[in-house]
Parts: sequence; C-alpha cells; structure tokens
Amino acid sequence: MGYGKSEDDLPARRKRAVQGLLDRNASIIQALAVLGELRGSCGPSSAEHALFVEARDNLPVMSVFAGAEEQQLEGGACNASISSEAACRGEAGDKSMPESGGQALGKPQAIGEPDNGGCQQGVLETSDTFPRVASLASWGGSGLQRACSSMASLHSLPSLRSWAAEFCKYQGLGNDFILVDNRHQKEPVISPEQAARVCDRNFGVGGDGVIFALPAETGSVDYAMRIFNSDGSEPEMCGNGIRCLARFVADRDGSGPSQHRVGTLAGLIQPSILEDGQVCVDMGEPILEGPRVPTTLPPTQGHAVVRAPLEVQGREWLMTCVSMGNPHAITFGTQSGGFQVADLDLPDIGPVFERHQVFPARTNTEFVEVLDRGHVRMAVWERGAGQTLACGTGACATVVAGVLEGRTERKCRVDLPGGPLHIEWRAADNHVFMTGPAELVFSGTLQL
Ligand SMILES: N[C@@H](CCC[C@H](N)C(=O)O)C(=O)O
Repeated sequence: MGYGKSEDDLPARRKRAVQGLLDRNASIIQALAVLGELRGSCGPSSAEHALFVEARDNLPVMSVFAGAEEQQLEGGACNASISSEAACRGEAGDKSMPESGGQALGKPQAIGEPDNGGCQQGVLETSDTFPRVASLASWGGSGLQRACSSMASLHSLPSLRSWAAEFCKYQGLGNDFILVDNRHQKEPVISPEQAARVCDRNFGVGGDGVIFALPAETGSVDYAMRIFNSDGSEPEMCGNGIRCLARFVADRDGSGPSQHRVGTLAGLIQPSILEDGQVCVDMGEPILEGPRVPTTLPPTQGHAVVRAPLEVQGREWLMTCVSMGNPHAITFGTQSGGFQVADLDLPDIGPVFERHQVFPARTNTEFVEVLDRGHVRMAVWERGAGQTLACGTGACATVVAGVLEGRTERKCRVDLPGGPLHIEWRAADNHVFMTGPAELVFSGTLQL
C-alpha cells in the first residue's frame, strides 16, 4: 500500500480510492485499503486514527482523526458534527449527514466502544503495521457511508484492544481453550479480566482458559505461549493447552505434522503434531524439590515430598507434590486407604486443597485410583479453573507421583473424565512425554 510512494500523487490516488470505495458500496477491506494509503501520508504509525468517508453531492469527503485532532484530507467540508463514539454506535442523532464546521470530536477511545448499535464490525487479518480493527456503518437512505478504524497496532491502543479479537476454540479431552494468534505483538490483546469474562460459560464464549501464541523472544523457540486461567490468573504451563496451541498454530500456518519449540513460563516445551493428528509433547523434566513446587510440606524422599500427610476436612490425605512448571499435589488416598474417583465431591473438597496454606502459589490437585501398574483413573481440581474434564500437566505429574510412590510404571495410561492421555516419564533423560488429542471446536470474533 502507500508506503514509499511520493507525496504529490497522494490526493489523486486518495480520491480515486475513496470514489472506488463509495462506488463499490464500501467493504471493510476496501476501507482499509484507503486507510493504508492515508497512513503513508498523514500520521505516525503509533497514533490512533479514525477515518470517516461520506458521499456528499456525489463527492467523496473524508475526515481523519489522529488522537483528538482532526486532519482534513480531502477538499470540501470534512468536519463531522457528531462524536466518533456516536458514529460508531450508529445512534439516532448520528444518522443525519454531518454538518460542516462542527464541534471537536470526542476522544478517540470512543471508536472502540463495544456497544456499536447498528454498525457492522469486523476484525481483520492484517500485518503488524496495518489497521487491525475496523467498523463500518452504512446509511442507505442518506447515501452516507462512514468507516472508522484504528490505524495503529492494538498494543498501543488499550481501548481498541478491549474491543474485538479473533479467536478459535480448541479442546483437548474436553479441557477447552480460547486461542488467540497474538504473534504480531508481545502483549496479549486480551487482559486477564477480559479472559475471565470470555471464559464464563453463561456470559462468555466459555472455556477453561485463554491461550495466546506470542512472538518468539529468542531464536531457540518458534513462538511463545501464555495462558490465563478462567479466573484470570496466569499459570506457568498447560499440557492440554499446549497441544491445542500447537494444532492452532499449525492449522493457521497450514503446516500439518510438525515439530514446535514453544517458550513458556515453565521453559522450553516441544509439541509435535503426529501423522494421525494426535499431539505428543516433550514436557521437560518434573521438579520435585518442595520449595520449588512450591509447597511447605516437608521432604520425605530426598528433596521430594512423597506421601506427606495433610489434613483436609478431618481426614489425613497422603500427598505427593510435583511441579511440571505449574504446581500439582497428587493423592492416591488417605491413611486409611484409597478411594473411588467417582465418589469424590470435588467442588466441595477441591478448593480446600487449592488454597491450603501449605501451597503458597495455590495448587492443582489430582485424585487418583490405580487400575493396574500401567493404567490409572484420575480426576482433577485445577487451580484457577476448578473441576475440568482433563489436565495434561496433572496427568504427567500423576505418573511421576505414581512412580515415586512405587504404584505405576513409567509408561502409563491416565483416564480422565474427558478421555485418556498416554504418559511416559523417560528414565534416559528424565523428560516426561504426553500424547493426546487437540481439536478445533469453532472460531469467531470476541466483542469485549
Ligand atoms: N489444564 C491445564 C493446566 C492449566 C493451568 C492450571 N489451571 C494452573 O493454574 O496451573 C493442563 O492441561 O495442564
């Protein structure tokens, strides 16, 4: 688009572009093509811009608002007497043609207001430097078409950031996530508070967390991952989530079976998409030292906390504590014996473990029934997400705990409420491998 072109032919090109836009009954993409032209000529890339296109006496009239200031870009009257907020919302008073010489426009953050009334909205696939969010409103009767858009990248625009974002929903054994391709910028386009709202199963999309593909910060990874739990807290890692993320990135990039190096708060994690669509993840090494899990329960086996007694609701549970980057407390039963997973009331007991004082960073808790040495059944209460259908890091931590307690082999199938995961804690290099599914559920646009 307009970069690198000489200044002198801009008005003509602009006029042609705008006329074409109006002739073709403006689409968002066309509006943005015009914006691209303008951007090369009239504004700093980090500023916020709003573009208004009107047909007046068969002449295209454009107004661009950079910050709180308006710049006239086309001949003729180009002031709008309405606020940009009203324009985007399509409010009643907004439906008349703007008067020339009107009042100053409202603050630009109004562009991003979520309640846009009659506007059509779209979120665009664009490069870093081009407009990301556009809103287009049409007034057939008056012949006015108005486009407003941001010309800045979203991270410099918190207000627009809070407006809309493309997402795909994936699930791994029913552990479901809202995935956002955030590789164009370092900061997630959705805040922890917004993540909590969109994860709500009644008032939002519904999910156990929001996961972002972020740009690689070093050459040793392909991209990075961050995740917000459904309560808005940020864990270090997510096993089912990273399988979903690898599938999401591969689906977007059209890469099929592939190996990924992902930077996480728990270090390098390496998922591979297999020929059959399953995802096998090298989850790295488990952390067993109590303070690093973290737990204040005393070590019982070298530095590790294995079968340490913990009183919860009047019973003494035996806990083994393992970090897979994020903290897990695993129990196979109490001093008086095991349990059947189906008999547990997780919403009652889970939060007590999660917030027990011996877990300073809170904890995920796994309740495990051994079926045989290569096969266990597990239910989970997740930190920050509650009862979920599956937990990948939890399944890995469970097998590590099973080996430490002498209950399972290093290679073990873990049955979760959402289905099975295959786990191997390799003796050769101390790495844990997890294999399981990740499926696209649907995609959409979040209005935040
Ligand atoms: N479901 C995840 C774990 C997500 C993070 C967890 N809730 C935490 O706070 O540590 C998984 O599959 O591992």
